[in-house]
Amino acid sequence: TGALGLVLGHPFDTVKVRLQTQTTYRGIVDCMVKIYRHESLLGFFKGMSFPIASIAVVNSVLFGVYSNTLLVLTATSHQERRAQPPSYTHIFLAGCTGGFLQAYCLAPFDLIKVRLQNQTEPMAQPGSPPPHYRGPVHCAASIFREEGYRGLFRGAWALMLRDTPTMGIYFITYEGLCRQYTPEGQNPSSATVLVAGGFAGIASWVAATPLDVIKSRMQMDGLRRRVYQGVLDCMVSSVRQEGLGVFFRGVTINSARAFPVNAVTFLSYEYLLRWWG
Ligand SMILES: C[N+](C)(C)CCCC[C@H](N)C(=O)O
Repeated sequence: TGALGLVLGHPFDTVKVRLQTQTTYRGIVDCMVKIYRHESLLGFFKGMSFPIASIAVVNSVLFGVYSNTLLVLTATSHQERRAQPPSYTHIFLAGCTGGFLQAYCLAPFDLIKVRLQNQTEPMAQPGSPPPHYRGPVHCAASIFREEGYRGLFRGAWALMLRDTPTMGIYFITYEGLCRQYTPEGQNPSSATVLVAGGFAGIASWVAATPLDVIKSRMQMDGLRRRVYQGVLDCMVSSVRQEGLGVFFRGVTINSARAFPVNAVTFLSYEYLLRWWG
């Protein structure tokens, strides 16, 4: 189910990435129309295979580190936790730890996703010049060849800065909403989990958007020549050229994606927790 949510959410993600890194689109609708005209429906699904292949690993790291950190911080097991709920400080710290470690696993996969999503050539059209990257594996190999091993971690620093605090927000929002709508000592219902998960996705993504824009721009940097000296330089020059609004590029479409994707993510997390105890 995690993968299905990802597939349905991917077209929104592609539009978000394009709006964040390219200046040729006037807005969501303009971007969608142009992608559809030049690249057909397939254009929306560029760069999807690596996220699907890596989602299981990345989410296991996130949720595994989160629940183990919580275990260490609170010294209670999952069963005891309904009776003695952990404090929000502990939830936040555990979320940050999970976010920090998953960022390193996510970085190379996310980089390749973004590079492929930004290729505007129509796929497989005889006669037209081929795109720079022919697919995910070719993309990874080319980055390694052209930019070195460290090239595969381009934007990783911005990604880590994006995810560490906002994964704290993610779990706090989720737990807070679950507690609000669940009678004391009981497990939250599936409906509660879906709604709390959806809003956790939106809240954390809204907070993450400024650094998400910078992250995407850092990842596209170096493809032709290096423009930015680092995260701070990227922030300053983006704001100088496009104003403060640049920090909220793609926030609307990303929120629309975040609700269903994260509703499903938390539902599977809760089910797994109950199976394992
Ligand atoms: C922390 N941050 C907001 C960046 C992400 C939170 C949700 C991550 C989820 N895999 C998704 O793709 O929506």
